[in-house]
Amino acid sequence: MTAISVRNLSKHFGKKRALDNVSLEIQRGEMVALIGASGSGKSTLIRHICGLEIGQAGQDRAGQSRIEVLGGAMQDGGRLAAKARNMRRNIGVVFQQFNLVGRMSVLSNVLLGNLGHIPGWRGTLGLFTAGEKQKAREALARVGIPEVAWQRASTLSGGQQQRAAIARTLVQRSNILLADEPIASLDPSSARRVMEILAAVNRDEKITCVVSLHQVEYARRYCPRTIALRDGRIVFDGPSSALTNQMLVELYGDNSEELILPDAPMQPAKPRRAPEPDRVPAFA
Ligand SMILES: Nc1ncnc2c1ncn2[C@@H]1O[C@H](COP(=O)(O)OP(=O)(O)OP(=O)(O)O)[C@@H](O)[C@H]1O
Repeated sequence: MTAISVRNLSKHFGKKRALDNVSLEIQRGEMVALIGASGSGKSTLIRHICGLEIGQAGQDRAGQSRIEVLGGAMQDGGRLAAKARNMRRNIGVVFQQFNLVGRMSVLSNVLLGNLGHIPGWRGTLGLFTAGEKQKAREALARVGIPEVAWQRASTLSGGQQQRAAIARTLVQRSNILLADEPIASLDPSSARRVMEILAAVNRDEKITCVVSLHQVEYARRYCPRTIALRDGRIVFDGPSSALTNQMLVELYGDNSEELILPDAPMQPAKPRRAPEPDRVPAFA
């Protein structure tokens, strides 16, 4: 079943064409990297898929623009679908930063994943059931940080914050996880840990993951498929292992430097199976 379908999507910001007639399909259970140099349109595409931006109507070019998520229209012909708000429940989003409410405890932040599933008044008053709290603790354990549940979110390291944000998407019970540069500001070991957790969540919970990344090495290691954008257009869509450094140089010229780690080999390494996270039980 198709998880995400994007057809003829273009987006202009003033004279800037951020997305140029993008079409793609992502099947349920896939783990896909979105790569591209700075300004290539990765965040803009992710924001459209989760209904935070509306594309151009699209009739001027190939056809009417449309985004479907799990078979339902999220936007069509430059209009947000009436059901978009409901559909967002099914989409967990992790951003590069500003993921958590810093003054709240980590557990409270994770509990916010319940908001789409409970009456508004309960969410406003922060009234969560014992069962919901238990699930939130399990989610924190799943991402390997059960011990920080009662800390203020602002005291967490960058990697821990991203892991807590992933835990919140588990509580949300989303079928799709969109991660917009989740490792951009992390040190290499925290970045690997976050990618391992995303890969484990994709593998074990069968959550479809789309991860935008700056460095292609992470795409090759953790994502079987890569979609590469340049100036708002898809310039590669295929197995990550096929995306050699040489190909990146051909696609991006000088800008390829920001996509290739300085000590990366010219040929991609064999993709590795992501190790198990700290704690084993899959989140139910
Ligand atoms: N709200 C906005 N208003 C004006 N221009 C925008 C807006 N959002 C994005 N853009 C422009 O659209 C283009 C694509 O931006 P986008 O953030 O999607 O790129 P990106 O690939 O995610 O880049 P980065 O890796 O630096 O985050 C850029 O030229 C950017 O300046």
